Amino acid sequence: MGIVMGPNQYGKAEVRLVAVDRSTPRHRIKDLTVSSALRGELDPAHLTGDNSKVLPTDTQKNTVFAFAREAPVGEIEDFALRLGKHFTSTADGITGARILIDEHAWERIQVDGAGHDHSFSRGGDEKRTTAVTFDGEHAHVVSGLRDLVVLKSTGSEFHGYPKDRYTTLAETSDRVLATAVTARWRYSSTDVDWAKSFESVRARLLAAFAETHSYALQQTLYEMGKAVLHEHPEIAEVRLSLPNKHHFAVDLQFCGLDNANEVFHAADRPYGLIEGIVTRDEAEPQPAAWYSIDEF
Ligand SMILES: O=c1[nH]c(=O)c2[nH]c(=O)[nH]c2[nH]1
Repeated sequence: MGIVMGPNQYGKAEVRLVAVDRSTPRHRIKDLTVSSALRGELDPAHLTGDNSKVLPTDTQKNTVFAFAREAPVGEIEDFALRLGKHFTSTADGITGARILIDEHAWERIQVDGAGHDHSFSRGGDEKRTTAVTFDGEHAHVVSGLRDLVVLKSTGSEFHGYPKDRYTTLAETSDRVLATAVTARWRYSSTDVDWAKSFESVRARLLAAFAETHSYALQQTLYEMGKAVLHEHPEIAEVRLSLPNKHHFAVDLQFCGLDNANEVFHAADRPYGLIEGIVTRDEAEPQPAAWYSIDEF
């Protein structure tokens, strides 16, 4: 029985880059977490310790900072495309690259009703994301968002499920539905107005969550993905990972009180995890675009 080296990639994970655009007195901030991963002629490195094709992860990290200095960072998709193109076209033996970027939001501090020029507050946990993959000739762009926490206080039911001797869950025709949305969507080209597309997809996801009368989070997931594909011809598929953030109505009979769906215990774990891919039937699958992306 032989032993061989299988697929591999390597790079610098989670470079924390903050770039301040000081070109006008009204500063702008880009706060990013950037990970690079390279592939190519790396068997010798693994098999014999020959590092002649191993562009150090330290150099990869330096490149991220230098690129932010040499030109404005711009949209995360464009920054990732620039980095990926650089690594695959300049590093000897490197034929593939994956650049992951999470963008952390900052909002201007409001002073006397106006946004301050150079003072900011963190805009919550939500992150805008991109995963750009250079796969030989092609660049795939998968953009998305993480930790978009949403809740609806009615308009959600869950019943009709099979019961067995282990079932205790009561059927309900009115419950709280809450989740922290992770969504990633694959573009079919790189000729896209990234910021405009992102804002519109986010709005479609939120509207579908709000407007779907839900019989299960699975059904809401499909409606959210469908709403995006309906509005966005530039997107081929949407992948969603939706933790069901359970809200259990508390039984208050112990002190003689009823509870008409007003008082809940927000349990943080365990949680149901509902995941799925919504795709156009004519879309050609591109597994390389998704390789080793965390949730999928
Ligand atoms: O929307 C839901 N989907 C499930 O699959 C499920 N399972 C469960 O216990 N509660 C729920 N809710």
